[in-house]
Parts: sequence; C-alpha cells; structure tokens
Amino acid sequence: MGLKKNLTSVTFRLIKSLSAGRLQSTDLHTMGQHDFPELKNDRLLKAAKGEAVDKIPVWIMRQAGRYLPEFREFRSKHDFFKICQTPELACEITLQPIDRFPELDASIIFSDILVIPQALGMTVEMRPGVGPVLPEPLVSPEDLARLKFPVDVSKELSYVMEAITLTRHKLRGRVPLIGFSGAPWTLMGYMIEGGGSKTMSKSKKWLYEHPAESKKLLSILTSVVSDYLVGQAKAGAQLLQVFESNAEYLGPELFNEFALPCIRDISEKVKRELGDDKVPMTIFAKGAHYSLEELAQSGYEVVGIDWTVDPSLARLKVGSNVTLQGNLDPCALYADNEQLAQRTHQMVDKFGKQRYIANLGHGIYPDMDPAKVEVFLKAIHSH
Ligand SMILES: Cc1c2[nH]c(c1CCC(=O)O)Cc1[nH]c(c(CCC(=O)O)c1C)Cc1[nH]c(c(CCC(=O)O)c1C)Cc1[nH]c(c(C)c1CCC(=O)O)C2
Repeated sequence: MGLKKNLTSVTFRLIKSLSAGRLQSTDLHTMGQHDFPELKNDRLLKAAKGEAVDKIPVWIMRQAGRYLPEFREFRSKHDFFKICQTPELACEITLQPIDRFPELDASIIFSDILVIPQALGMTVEMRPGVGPVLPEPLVSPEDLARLKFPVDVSKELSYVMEAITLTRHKLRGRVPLIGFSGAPWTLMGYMIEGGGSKTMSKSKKWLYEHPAESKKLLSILTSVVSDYLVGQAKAGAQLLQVFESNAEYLGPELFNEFALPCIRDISEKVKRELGDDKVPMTIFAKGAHYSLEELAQSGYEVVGIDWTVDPSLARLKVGSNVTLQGNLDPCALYADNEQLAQRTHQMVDKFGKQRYIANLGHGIYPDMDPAKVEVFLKAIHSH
C-alpha cells in the first residue's frame, strides 16, 4: 500500500517534469513503474547475495567524475547541485562511465551525500578547488533548532528518486543501479565543520562535550537517511551503499558508541520498511579497520574496505557470511599498465572469487587517466 502510494507520487512528479519541459515525451512512455527493462548483468547482485559468478563484478567509487573529459565538459556548463537536482542531467552523468567502459558491472546514481544537510535546511555550496562548503555550520547544540525536522524526503529529495527511476530506464538493463547515502557521523561532521577537515576536531568536540545532543543529531540523521534509502529502493535502486567516509577520525570507542548504532539502525529500518522488496546493502566505513567484526554483524550484505586493510585479514575478521568490496589503492592507477595489472591480480588472489566485489579502496582521483581505469577493469575480468 505504502509502496503503491510512493510509486504513484514518483510517476506524478515525472509527469510534472514533462509538462515543465524537463523530460522528453519518449521518456514518459518507457516510465511505467513496474516495467523496468530486464537486468542483463546481475554479477553485482549475485556477489552481494553470496551466489556464484562467472566473472568478478567490478565498479569504481566516484566513477562518474572529473577524471572523465566528458564530465569536465558537462560540468563547465552546469552547477554541481543543479546537476544533482535535475533528473535528466544526473542521469546523463551517471551513464557516462557506463557508455565508456563496457566492463563496468554497476552504475551509481550521480548525486552527493550532502543533499541530506540541504534537505534539513542547510546551505551547501560546491566551490571549485575547495570542495563542499556549508557557510552556516552548526556551532552549538542550540543550532539543532535550525534544522527542518521532520523532513519529508519523498518531497525534499524527490529529484533523486526521479533521477533513479529515469536512469533505471535509460540503463536498459545493462547493469544494476546503486543508490547511496552518507552515514550519520560523516554527515554530522560536514554539518559541524562546515566542510572538509583534517581532524574533525569540532565535531569530535561535540561527541565529548555534548554527547546527548550529539546523539540527538545522529538520531535525526539516522531517521532521514533511512527514509531516503527506502525511497531510493522504491524508485528503482537495486543496491544501497552507505558511505561512512569519516570513520577514520574515530577510534573503536567513539565509533562503537556514536557511529555504529546508527549504521545498525539504518539497515534494520530500511529492511523492515522494504519488506519483500528488500535490496542488498553495503557499508563502506573508511578507516574503520578496528571495527570490521562489528560491521560484518551490522545487517549489511557487503562490507567495503579501504586500501589500508589487508584483504586476507579482512576476510578472517568478517567471516564468510558477508561479501567484501574493495580495495585497490586509488594511487595504484598511477602505475604503468603492467604493474597495475599485476597489483590488481595480487589483490584478487587475496580476496578470492567468492563473495567479492572489486573496487578501489576509495574514490578515483580527478587527475587519473581514464585509460588506466580500463586496464584495472580488464585485469579484474581476466583474472
Ligand atoms: C565524503 C563524500 C562526499 N560525496 C560523497 C562522499 C562519500 C564518498 C567518499 O568518501 O568519497 C559521495 C559521492 N559524491 C559524488 C558521487 C557520485 C557518484 C559516483 O561515485 O560516481 C558520490 C557517491 C559526486 C561528486 N562529489 C563531488 C564531486 C566533484 C565536484 C565537482 O565536480 O566539482 C563529484 C563528481 C564533490 C565532493 N563531495 C564531497 C566531497 C568531500 C567533495 C569534494 C572532493 C572532490 O572534489 O572529490 C562529499
């Protein structure tokens, strides 16, 4: 019943986009909610569920981005968040790496983790050469009153749901579509620091100085992130990845007290809400090598690891009930082709072919030669 209502409202918004001239009429014809094109490449989903695969599935974090000349060309004409907010622009960027690299086994919707602080009423700008800036960060717990909560994500972030539905159609079943969100602690960090930070000391200060208010903020974020992920799955995302990119600033104690409970709550809420329409979920907590055992027990089918973690040790820690994802050093793509292929093969040897999704250990760097991506992808598939 809830699902039906949600789908109807997504379709309604697509029709509104059409009448506003944002979509072509041909888009609407192919947009029946229950007739997505049949998936032709299900390696990613099979590996996530622990089923055998013919080849190791591979994709790349930040695969749609500045290392692609076609992205830079597109970006020179459009504002970053304008792309995120315009379904057909987000769709076009999502498809760029898929069109270029036939070896990719997954697409990830073009967006950003910082659309959540925006939905909560905060201003976020993407400044060239700087990265994201939140000009009015949360300074003290009184600032929590500034957040617009509760928030109806199906309204505030409807553009992401529309982009997902449109992209599922435009992919024509070539590969599955991944939806994503930032995890609460990582989002809290940006909201307090006002952007990136080398230490996260302002947001860590909150954890020590205002633990109850920190938990309140984290619980607001947990609720919004859960609704957001449910909405993405209903709109057509076939796997959901949660990015806890700032786990590296916490040690096991702070992580277990503040970040992990939210990560657990999110998988539980999302799975409960989706019921029979559940999709596999991935947790990527960058730098949380100290918590791999706990992460493997936190309700996610896939645990992503960064490049500092040895794959064999990670497997020992997580056991055999989860799929591992990762973890080539993004800088290994600067090596010559032969060395890159060799290092990629060594990595796969350590992970093994079962319950494994190949990726880099973090996002690809903007100055990377796209030809190196092809070497990496081919080395995975030829293994
Ligand atoms: C921490 C984080 C952010 N955003 C994201 C994370 C988690 C993953 C990670 O740890 O890298 C996630 C993200 N951001 C982007 C995607 C798109 C999908 C994809 O992976 O292809 C995804 C999955 C686009 C983007 N997000 C951003 C760009 C580049 C901005 C530009 O085009 O000017 C892209 C393509 C900007 C961004 N957005 C963010 C930062 C710190 C930056 C600046 C750093 C940088 O420039 O790479 C916040």
